[in-house]
Amino acid sequence: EIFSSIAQMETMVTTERQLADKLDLYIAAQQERVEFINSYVSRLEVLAADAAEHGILHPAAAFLHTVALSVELDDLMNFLSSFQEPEQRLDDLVAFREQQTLPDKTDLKGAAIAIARLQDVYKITADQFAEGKLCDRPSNDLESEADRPSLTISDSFTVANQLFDAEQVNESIDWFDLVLERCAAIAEIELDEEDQGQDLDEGQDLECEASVIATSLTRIAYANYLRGNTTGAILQTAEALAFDETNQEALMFLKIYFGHTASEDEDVAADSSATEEGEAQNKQSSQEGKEGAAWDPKSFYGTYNRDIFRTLCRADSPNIRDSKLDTNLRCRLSSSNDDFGKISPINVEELDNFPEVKVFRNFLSAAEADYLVAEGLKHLKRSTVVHPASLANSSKDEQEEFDLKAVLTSRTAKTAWLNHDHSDVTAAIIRRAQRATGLDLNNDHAEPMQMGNYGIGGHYDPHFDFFSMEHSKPSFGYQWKDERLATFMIYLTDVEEGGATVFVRRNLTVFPRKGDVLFWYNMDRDGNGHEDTLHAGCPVLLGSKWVMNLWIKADGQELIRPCGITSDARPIPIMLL
Ligand SMILES: O=C(O)CCC(=O)C(=O)O
Ligand SMILES: [Fe+2]
Repeated sequence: EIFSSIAQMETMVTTERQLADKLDLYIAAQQERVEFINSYVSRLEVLAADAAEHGILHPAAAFLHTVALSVELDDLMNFLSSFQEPEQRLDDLVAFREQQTLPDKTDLKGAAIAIARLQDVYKITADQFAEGKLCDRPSNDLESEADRPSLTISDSFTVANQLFDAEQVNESIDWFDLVLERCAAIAEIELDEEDQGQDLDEGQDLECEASVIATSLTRIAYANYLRGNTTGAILQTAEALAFDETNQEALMFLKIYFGHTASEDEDVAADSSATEEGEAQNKQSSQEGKEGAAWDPKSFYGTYNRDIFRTLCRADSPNIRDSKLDTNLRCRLSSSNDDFGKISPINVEELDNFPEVKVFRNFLSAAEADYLVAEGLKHLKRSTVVHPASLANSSKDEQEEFDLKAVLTSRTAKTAWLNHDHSDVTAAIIRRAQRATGLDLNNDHAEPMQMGNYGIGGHYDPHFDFFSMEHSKPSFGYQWKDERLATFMIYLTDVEEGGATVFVRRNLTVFPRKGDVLFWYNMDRDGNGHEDTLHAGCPVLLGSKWVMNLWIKADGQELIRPCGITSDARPIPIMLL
């Protein structure tokens, strides 16, 4: 898919231009053919009219008719069968399409789901989204009234149907409502115009044709049914059928509704409210749960408060973090006790102590960040999440299906891996990271660099970077030495709106700033995973977000960051040992 990377979507602009040019050629070829046919048709019409008026008495007339119906008809037939131009253009178009990576149905579905996610996290109504209003701040260039992309009624109807078909029924309702509201508004204007004898706008008529209204009503009714309001659903579906009595879905739903007795109604209501509660806690896991997956992320990641997650992503509640947590935090220039560090110290800002979370400000120059983005772009691939143990030995198809689900729901981003020795630039960055963290990144003690780019509404649901909660119980097939002791994440771009990294159990929000590094320890001193490192990438609202993840392994750091007996044991300085 394309939608999972903004960077890849940008390359589509060229494709659109090329496609338009190719279609222009196709049109020109079709026009040539139509003109040829037209001239023969006119000739026949003249002859026929003449014959009707005068009969075919004159030998010259008889000759002309004969010519027209023999050789000229032959010519036409020959021309039509030999004039390959349009077909060639069409073949060309088919070939062109096959060469390109173009969005498909999965992309469309993913894009609609991403819109619903943005609405959910950033409190945006369908109405606001359709008008291109993403946030209140008017200052943004992209947000200026005239440049704002907006969605038509047809577009809104597409979003609604995509969400409904993706079983996001509640999320689809806002969009169906919008379609009905806008169509009602147009109907009113049309009535006025009819009164004044004006022409109606054909295009908008089509957007609001009876089938569109009927489907919207039918599907809103279904949502009501799911909420336990069967009577309301029946009435609304009947209304839908009044617009379009052939709507098969409405007829099918009606059968289901009438199959329900009043007592069953209550069961449905109880069911649906239970789902909502589950969603409030951990939306993702309730969705995965529905699929009957053997692996339950809820039991691995535990629960988190979805409301707090949203609040942290919006960063609109400054007092959400307990200020006591921040009393021991410091900012400093760290020279890491070497000569190089004295000339070029690292700018450290501590954000949390337990787990240890820090920012290294301006770690990369803008040029270095741009370079990494360019290298990443060359190798982008759809990103996966680590396979659960139960899938590690399963077939490729099963794994791919898991990946697809993961891409559509828990993580929408594209990634590329770069080796440390990819170039002099990457090698220098790794050396600097080694100085900043004090950890050993050589000898396979860190993973390759993972470049990631987020697409429309791209996000990463709350997760741990480590593989196993307890070091004595390895999971995902990883050994303890491969554990991701620490995460060193560089923000490679500024993000206009959204896209923060949030620690949902520490009420901590960090906004991407090009060149800054977010660094934290995933594991406690006792070698177990630290549950409070549960973190997420908030959906990107506006802009393109690039990050580079460097996961530092437990292996090789034993002396640098010695273990302790308890989870919060403080390190014993090596000198004293
Ligand atoms: O993009 C972010 O802010 C977080 C990414 C992340 O957590 C990951 O890739 O593991
Ligand atoms: Fe992560």
